[in-house]
Amino acid sequence: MRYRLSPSILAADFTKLGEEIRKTEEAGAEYLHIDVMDGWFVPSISFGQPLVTSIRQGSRQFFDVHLMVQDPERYIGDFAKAGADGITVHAEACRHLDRVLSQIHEAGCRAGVALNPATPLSVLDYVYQKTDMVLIMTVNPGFGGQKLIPEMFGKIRTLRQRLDELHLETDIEVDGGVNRDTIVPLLEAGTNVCVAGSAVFRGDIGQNVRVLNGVLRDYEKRQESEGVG
Ligand SMILES: O=C(CO)[C@H](O)[C@H](O)COP(=O)(O)O
Repeated sequence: MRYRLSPSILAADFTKLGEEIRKTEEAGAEYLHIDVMDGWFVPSISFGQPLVTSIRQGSRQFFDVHLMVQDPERYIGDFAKAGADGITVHAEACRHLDRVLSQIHEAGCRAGVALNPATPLSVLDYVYQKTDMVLIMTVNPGFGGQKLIPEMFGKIRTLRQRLDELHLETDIEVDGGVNRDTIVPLLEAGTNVCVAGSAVFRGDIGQNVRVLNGVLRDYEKRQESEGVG
């Protein structure tokens, strides 16, 4: 299993966005997390597809687009065209989740399903085969800089067990409150893709990416040496 860091540009300084993204890429972040908020599904409004089109020109990272948007089927084609590599939609925001996942695949992207903290894993029961990544929100979505909700460790553990029972190598991504203190317990619970906003963009961006990526590489090596994954 590959372990990846996905820096969330929500915490970047937008006056230097291109430069800050470049720093994450140069320091070794293969993914970039792009939070799209509509002011309806979540209280905040962030940015839309024109921004994705623009930053796509300066980055070769995997664009991990997280749509915190009601009825996201309206925007899948636009974000795919703008340069998304993966599109994650909220189960709570879709009237027809199964259909939306097919739509993401038809647009040529990897399909993710995000679950708010209070949403049970059972909503995934009939879409596991169509889901490339499950995003477990470890905070209530809408704002960066929040504290991780500890009950989410059990949710991640249960999800990884369920995926193992189904012989699926689906990615588990976590988003919210990921930092140097919480990252290892999150990996031990079963996470393999870590979104980090404040922990990357506050302070020395390159150094933050190297430290967090170093933790992921050490964990990956340990898993390999123990013959896991
Ligand atoms: O999805 C988000 C908010 O809804 C952000 O990506 C998330 O909160 C990351 O921020 P931080 O790492 O600062 O907690």
